[in-house]
Amino acid sequence: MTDTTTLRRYLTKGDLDPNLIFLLEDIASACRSIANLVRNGAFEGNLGSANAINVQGETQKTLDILANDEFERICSNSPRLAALVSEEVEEVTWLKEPEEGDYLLYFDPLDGSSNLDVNLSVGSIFAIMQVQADGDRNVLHDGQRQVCAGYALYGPSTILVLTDGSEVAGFTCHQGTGDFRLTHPDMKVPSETSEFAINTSRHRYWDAPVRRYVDECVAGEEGARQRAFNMRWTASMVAEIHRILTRGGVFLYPADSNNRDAGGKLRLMYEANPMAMIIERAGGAASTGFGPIMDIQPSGPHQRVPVILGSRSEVERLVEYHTEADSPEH
Ligand SMILES: O=P(O)(O)OC[C@H]1O[C@](O)(COP(=O)(O)O)[C@@H](O)[C@@H]1O
Ligand SMILES: [Mg+2]
Ligand SMILES: [Mg+2]
Repeated sequence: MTDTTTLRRYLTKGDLDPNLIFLLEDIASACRSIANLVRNGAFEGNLGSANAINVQGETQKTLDILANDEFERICSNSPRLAALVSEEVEEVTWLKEPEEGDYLLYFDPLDGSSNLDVNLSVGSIFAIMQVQADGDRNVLHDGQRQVCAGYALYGPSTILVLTDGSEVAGFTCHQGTGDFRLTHPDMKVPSETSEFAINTSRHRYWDAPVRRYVDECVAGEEGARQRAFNMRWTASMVAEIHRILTRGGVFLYPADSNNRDAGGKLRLMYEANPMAMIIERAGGAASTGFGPIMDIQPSGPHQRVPVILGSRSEVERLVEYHTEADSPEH
């Protein structure tokens, strides 16, 4: 790969607000630092649990907390960043008196953290929105208001994927210099796919439309779909979405009878919304099964929602199944 378009060169070639560029570069630095923490976790005694429970009632890993601290420490330098909303922190962290146009950063510092101890891929996810008016401390905006979204995948290589609403671009962290270099310009989700991702151990909890969809995929050539499907589940949303962005597929973490009271599993503001923006800008679709994820009016910073996203034709099929199951004649 001879293209040496660095993240900085890429971000400064258009007319992005310099303060947004500043923030994106800080996020990239935080991700580079988290990649190092993850890689050196075993040497520094940072694998395993932290004996702490986060706002979601989940056991925090030591690296969940360290990754959160890196985001906070590095991004707090950004002059127009007004607030941070993190998976690991219950309250919104205000950094300054909010002024119209200031940025709001929503992030999942370490996603898929159950994979840490078994040395499989994890990542970070983020979204950026803006303060609507001077003094406005509302951070609960719908996903259509995201000005930027992205993720970093800490896999065999560290890759940062982001969109400012135009194209989706991927930057690989160069092992020698630490630069993020453009390696995946204009990423597109292939529209047709024969691969799905869902935690099938939850089959007994699923609603009829999800069962129907998965059962039809599993039935292969003999079933309604008349072709064979493949299944993958890494339990790391970032890894899952990166695979779908690269070779197509559909990802489901639906509401089911076991998680419906909580709203689903994945969090709207820093998991579902940013991934929905990336997938949609790459030509895919993102839905709860009943409507676009990015149209949801949030009710809280840690709200959970059902998530179906990926190749457009499969998401549309799933929405159709949900609509049919919901109609009076069913
Ligand atoms: O363990 P399950 O039920 O398969 O859930 C896996 C899902 O949970 C998550 O790990 C949740 O993310 P966190 O690790 O940030 O809590 C997703 O990345 C993944 O898709
Ligand atoms: Mg997560
Ligand atoms: Mg997390």
